[in-house]
Amino acid sequence: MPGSAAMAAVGLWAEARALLPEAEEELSLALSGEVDDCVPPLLLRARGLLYGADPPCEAALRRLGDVLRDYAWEKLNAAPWRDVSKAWRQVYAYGCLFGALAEVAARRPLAPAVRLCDMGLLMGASVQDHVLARLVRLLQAHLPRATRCDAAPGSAKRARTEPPPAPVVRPEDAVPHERCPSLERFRDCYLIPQKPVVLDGIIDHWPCTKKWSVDYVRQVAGCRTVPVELGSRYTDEEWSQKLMTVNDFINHYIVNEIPELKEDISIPDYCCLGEGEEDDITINAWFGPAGTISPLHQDPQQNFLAQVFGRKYIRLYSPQDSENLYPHESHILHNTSQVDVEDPDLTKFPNFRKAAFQSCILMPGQVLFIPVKYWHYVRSLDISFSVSFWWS
Ligand SMILES: O=C(O)CCC(=O)C(=O)O
Ligand SMILES: [Fe+2]
Repeated sequence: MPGSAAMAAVGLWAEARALLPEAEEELSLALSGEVDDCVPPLLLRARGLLYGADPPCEAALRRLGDVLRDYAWEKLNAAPWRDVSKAWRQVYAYGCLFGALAEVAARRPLAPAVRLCDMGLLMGASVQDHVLARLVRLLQAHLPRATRCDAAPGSAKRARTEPPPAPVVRPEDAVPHERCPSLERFRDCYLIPQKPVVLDGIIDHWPCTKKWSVDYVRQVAGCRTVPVELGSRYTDEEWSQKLMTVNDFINHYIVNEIPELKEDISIPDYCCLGEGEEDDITINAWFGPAGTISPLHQDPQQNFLAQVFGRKYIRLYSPQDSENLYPHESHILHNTSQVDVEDPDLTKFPNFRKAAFQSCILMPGQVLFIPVKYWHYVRSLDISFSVSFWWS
């Protein structure tokens, strides 16, 4: 029924519009720094369109969005990221917002609007009470199911590679295991002396997720744009990062067969032993094919690395051995060792043989405690999904 589709589109515009403040001046367009003089009038014109005719002139709104994004994009790329002013990232976010709203007002298919929101979220800075995150959530709820679960292309072949043999972990090098130690025991035996440990049984209660599978990931996130790391390890010349949709990532880089996840995630109780707030815990998901390597590196926080599916081979070196690990000299990689730990060049890095290590094969359901600054090398032995919690 064409009538009902049109009604839905009008309804969506009204819902999207309702994410903005009621009064025009409340959409403040405030920027946290200086920008070129030509920019504020463009922002004001776009805001005027949103608060003028309802629905707005989508062509004019779209053009303003394009101009703001193009202009800001130049600035985002003109300097190292840390030197890019937040104001330009805010301008970019507004450009994405106006572009996405123009798509909605024009009742066009929603995938480009979702992409614009994601680009704004990834490259822009938060504006107007996280309006891009709120908008993309709304758009996703309205995406037709067929778009949400975009199937893998029929011709896609399964990349069936034999899993590499698991490395041997010698008992004398093995990271010790503990089953659900008490908070006191974890604190006294591992956290305070800063000793790694594999924790068994502590994520068994993670709820539900029979639902987590490739199909589920496609359904909830298929057309969202995410940064994807391409290449076995980030120290390789040919390693790069690319923005792509989750569907494209799964279609191109992940085989079709992923075992269902058994558990949802929650923050391990042991994190309460830290001094930081729960909100300051950084949670990262690591999802990738077999053979992905995180070169030997250290991080500035305590870490619980929880294995959800697939296995990971992990080597650990104490921070006291740093001088035998040959960190890169460049500032950007100073937390990363130059040594390929599974095939070290001992002529170039002779002291590496002096460094003592512990290792483990982290299995689904296990959590590894990696003390702050502890060096870790990780190679996935299967398609793997892990979640890490960085805490202090
Ligand atoms: O699992 C990986 O590949 C890397 C994990 C890691 O480095 C971390 O959690 O800090
Ligand atoms: Fe790490």
